[in-house]
Order: sequence, then C-alpha cells, then structure tokens
Amino acid sequence: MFPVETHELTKRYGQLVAVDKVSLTVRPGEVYGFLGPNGAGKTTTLRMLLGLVRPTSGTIRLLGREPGHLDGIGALIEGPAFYPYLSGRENLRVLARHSGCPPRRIDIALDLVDLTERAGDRYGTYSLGMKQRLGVAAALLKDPKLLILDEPTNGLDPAGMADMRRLIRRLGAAGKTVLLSSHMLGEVQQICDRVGVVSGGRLIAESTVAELRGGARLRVVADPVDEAAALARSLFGEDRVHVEEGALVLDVEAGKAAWLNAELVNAGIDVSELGVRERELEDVFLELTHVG
Ligand SMILES: Nc1ncnc2c1ncn2[C@@H]1O[C@H](COP(=O)(O)OP(=O)(O)OP(=O)(O)O)[C@@H](O)[C@H]1O
Repeated sequence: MFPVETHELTKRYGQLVAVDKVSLTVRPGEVYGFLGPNGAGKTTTLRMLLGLVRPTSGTIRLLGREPGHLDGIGALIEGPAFYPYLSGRENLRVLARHSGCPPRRIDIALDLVDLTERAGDRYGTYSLGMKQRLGVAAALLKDPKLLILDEPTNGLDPAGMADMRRLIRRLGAAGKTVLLSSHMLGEVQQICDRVGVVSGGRLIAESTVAELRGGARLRVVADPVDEAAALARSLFGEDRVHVEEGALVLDVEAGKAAWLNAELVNAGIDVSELGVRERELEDVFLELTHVG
C-alpha cells in the first residue's frame, strides 16, 4: 500500500483546468517533493488530498483509504492559525485538547521541531521560521505516518530554511512519509528522495532527483573539435554528442571516459581536458517546464 496514490486526479474551475489528470505515487518512508512554478496546481492537489477541495474527476487513496479522513495524517497547508498571546506550548495544548491527543505528545512534538527552549514564549514573538516549525509541531501532535506540507520553506530566510530542511530530513529519517510542495528546486534537491514535477496542472515527470538529472555528462576539450565530434558520434550516436562553447558534451555515463579518451588519442586527436559535468536540476526543470 502506498501512503499517497492518485489516479488521473483533475480539478476544473470553470474553463480553467487547475489540476489535469495527475497520477502520482508517494512511497512509504520517503520525502517526496511536489515541485512546480507558482500556479502549477500544487496547493489545489494537496487540498484535494486532504478532502478540502472536491476533485472534478479521478481517484485518491490516502493510507489505503478514500480522502476526507485524517487518521495517521498531519498537514500544514495554510499558514497555521495560532493565538499570538499564548505561548507555543499553550497553543499546542489547545490543539491537543481539541483533537484528543495525549498531553505528552506536546513535548515530543516541540522537541522534534527544536522549539523546546522557546516553548514558553508567546507565539506573537516568534520568527517566521519558528512559526512554521510550530505549525509542523501541530501537524505532528497525533504522531502521523504521513505529513503533508504545503511550501514549508516559503518566505523563510536562509537560516529558517536550513532549520526547516534539517527538520524535514529528521522526520524522513524517523520513518515518516513526507509529501511537500515547493517552487524552489534547490530545496527539493537537498531534502527529497523523489520528486514530481508539475506544470500547468500536469505531472510531467516523477522520479528520483538523480534520475531526473539524467546522470552525468562528459565534457571533452579536444582538437580538432570537428573530428572529435564526428568520432564521438560514430561511437555513441548523433543525438548524444553536442558541441558547446568549443567543447564536446556527451550524454554518456562517466565510466566511458577512459575508453573515449583512448579512442580519440588513437585517432590522433589531441585531448586537453576530460571531465564529468553534473546537470543541474535547475536546467532539467527549465527544460521540462519550458520556463525562462
Ligand atoms: N478556488 C479557486 N477558484 C478559481 N481558480 C482557482 C481556485 N484555486 C486555485 N485556482 C487556480 O488554479 C490554478 C492552480 O492554483 P494552485 O494554487 O493550486 O497553484 P500552486 O501550484 O499551488 O501555486 P502557488 O505556489 O502560487 O500556490 C491557478 O491558476 C489558480 O489561480
């Protein structure tokens, strides 16, 4: 059973298709990044998962059940609503009483989000990062198996982002399944096991970060470059060899480097540089979404 599974999930608002046949799968224990530019349909999808928005069509299974239940699920979807004049701990106490969860969970949750020391301070005095972390603590009160976080790092300063990243990684390491949305590639790249890329309401890729990057590329500086390109094309095929800024760029695995070097040298071509070039997720994302 997958913690989250959707099949052709669709939401229309009049003529606008906000979410278009999205079929995604979040696996147990992974941190899954739902990635896309603003307006791509991320929040609408998460809201459908939580039963806050009714899908136009398609199906959802959440922890093996229809959506609408929150058993085993913690969520932070809009800025959390806390009382500014109560402390962090008192705010959680109110929520715990409401949802009938044992008071000891409050300190556990505060500890998980690193707010124990400031738990007695009024919420109104918290930084944005602390407010977000208290929101995550609230989502953790019932010790959920699955956490759904909408843009958890949005608006945070670099230190706040780093804290949130550490927290999410810790939750992942503790065996929780985390589904988070983000429009920031750098974030997703650093904390997620797998990503789903959404653009214009459609899921256009779903894979590990490494797979999405498509592995490494080889970069070769050779002279004469035309001869080197012709030889490389005969070895690897037309499509996998490009000349960029006077250098060969090859879509082949790094393990082929030594062999390629030998072939070029044997053909009398002078190789002055040969290296592995990682593709940035940013480039892949731009290629996929055709933005920029
Ligand atoms: N209640 C609504 N009525 C009409 N259109 C809506 C409604 N909610 C969302 N939309 C539209 O659906 C599209 C997807 O919005 P959504 O908020 O899901 O995107 P997002 O990827 O979460 O973006 P952001 O990061 O900006 O929140 C947008 O074009 C938005 O204007």
